[in-house]
Formats: sequence, C-alpha cells, structure tokens
Amino acid sequence: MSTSPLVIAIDGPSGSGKSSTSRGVAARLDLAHLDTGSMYRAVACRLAHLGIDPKTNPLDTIEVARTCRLEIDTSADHDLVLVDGEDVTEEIRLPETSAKVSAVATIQPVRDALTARMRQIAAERGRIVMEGRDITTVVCPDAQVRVLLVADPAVRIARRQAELGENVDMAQVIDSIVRRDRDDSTVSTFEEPADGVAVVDSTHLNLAQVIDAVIDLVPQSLR
Ligand SMILES: Nc1ncnc2c1ncn2[C@@H]1O[C@H](COP(=O)(O)OP(=O)(O)OP(=O)(O)O)[C@@H](O)[C@H]1O
Ligand SMILES: Nc1ccn([C@H]2C[C@H](O)[C@@H](COP(=O)(O)O)O2)c(=O)n1
Repeated sequence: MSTSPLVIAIDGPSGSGKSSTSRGVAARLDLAHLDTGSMYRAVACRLAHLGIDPKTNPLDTIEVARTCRLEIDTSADHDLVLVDGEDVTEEIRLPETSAKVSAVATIQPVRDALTARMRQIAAERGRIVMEGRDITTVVCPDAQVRVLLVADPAVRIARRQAELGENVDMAQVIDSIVRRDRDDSTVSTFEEPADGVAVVDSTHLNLAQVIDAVIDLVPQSLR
C-alpha cells in the first residue's frame, strides 16, 4: 500500500452515486473520505437551528459558514457530522434539508469559506477521496485522479426512489434530483468534464463495477 499523497476527486449530479462510490473506493484503497455535500448540509442545519434564512439573510449565513465549528468523520465506514457541537448526522440527510441546502450552497462567499476547509482537510489527510460538485474543477483541480460520475436522470430518480422507499412522494424525489441539479449548476460545472477529468457513466453499471472503474483510474504506484 502506497503512502504517497493521493487525492481522488469525484463530482457528479444528484443521485449519480458519488457517496456510495467514494466510500467504496476509500474502503478498498484504505483512504480517508470526505462527502463535501455534508458540509453544506451541516451549515444549512445550523442556520435552521439559529433561525437564519439564507435567502433573506446572506450576511449572517456567510458568517455562520465562516465561523461555525465543523467536525466530520473522514473514515470510509463511519458517518459523523457535528456543527458547533451538535450532532446533525441524521438531520443532514432529511428531505427537508435537501430542499434547502442549495440556497446555502449558491452563496459564493459560503463556497469560498467551505472550500478553504475542504482543502485543509485534504492537506491534513494526504490520501483521501473527496466528492461533491466542484472538487475536480475548483477545490482540488490538481488531484491525481479526477472523475465526473454521471448517470441517466431517469436512473438517478429511480435509484433515489428506491433509496427513500416506495411510499415516498415522487415530487420530493424529482425535486431532490432535477431541481437541485438546476440550482447547483448555477455555481458549479458538473454536467460536462473539465480537461483531464475522466467520465464514468454508471447508468448500466452496478455499484461494484463503478468502484472498479474508478480504482482502475488510479496509477498502480499510488494504490
Ligand atoms: N451503480 C449503481 N447502481 C445501482 N444503484 C446505485 C449505484 N450507485 C449508487 N446507487 C444507489 O443510488 C442511490 C444514490 O446514491 P448516492 O447517495 O451514493 O448518490 P450521490 O451522488 O451521493 O447523491 P447526492 O449527491 O444526492 O447525495 C443510493 O441508494 C445508492 O445505493
Ligand atoms: N462541493 C460541493 C458539494 C455539494 N454542493 C451542494 C450540492 C447540494 O445542493 C448540496 C448537498 O450536496 P449532496 O449531499 O447532495 O452531494 O451541496 C456543492 O455545491 N458543492
């Protein structure tokens, strides 16, 4: 197992399989894992706890993003997210958080503040898989491996519906996929690969095949 620095950057639209794939790659190669979306989600939860609306109060929103204490477990097989000491591990995954996180993530000074934290985590961990929307283009454009993970929108909706259960409100599922991608793509480019970014299309691949496809992109000397 190599000890050389290694950043694997994985971007993609909602429901493309970034988290599942990133965790699988991190586990196989014994790497740290950072779901950068969880940082935006944690800030959105903290704002709600403080009664701050990002749509009407961007200044206080930016201040929270800059100053809140974010603690994120970066192990591949464990999920723990604290913001200002509060455990929001479950809350960040709720549909109501998904519905409001784009309002936070589309404020550029918020992005600047969280990007700095993401880079610090990458530098501290050294060997890490980082997933999000702008990792390959803004956060870690010099990552050794850069991947855009895509899948047919209908497939992404079907997977999210399967994840949330048959009784889920389909309007909520479509919002969490289609509307969020529309909002998120106003501040990040994740629909087309930047130069040097490999595209992995998971539409017809199972999760194990996608994990293998990403690992195949990692130079043997860095594994
Ligand atoms: N290749 C695949 N084949 C089948 N199901 C998959 C595949 N990849 C991921 N899934 C499933 O699709 C759902 C969404 O995956 P995941 O949460 O990893 O996507 P994501 O890109 O991180 O989503 P978001 O950006 O919305 O957080 C999960 O239920 C996951 O198990
Ligand atoms: N690097 C990132 C990561 C995430 N976001 C946005 C996109 C979503 O609106 C939200 C949550 O991300 P998810 O958990 O769905 O991957 O945060 C971003 O803009 N940049």
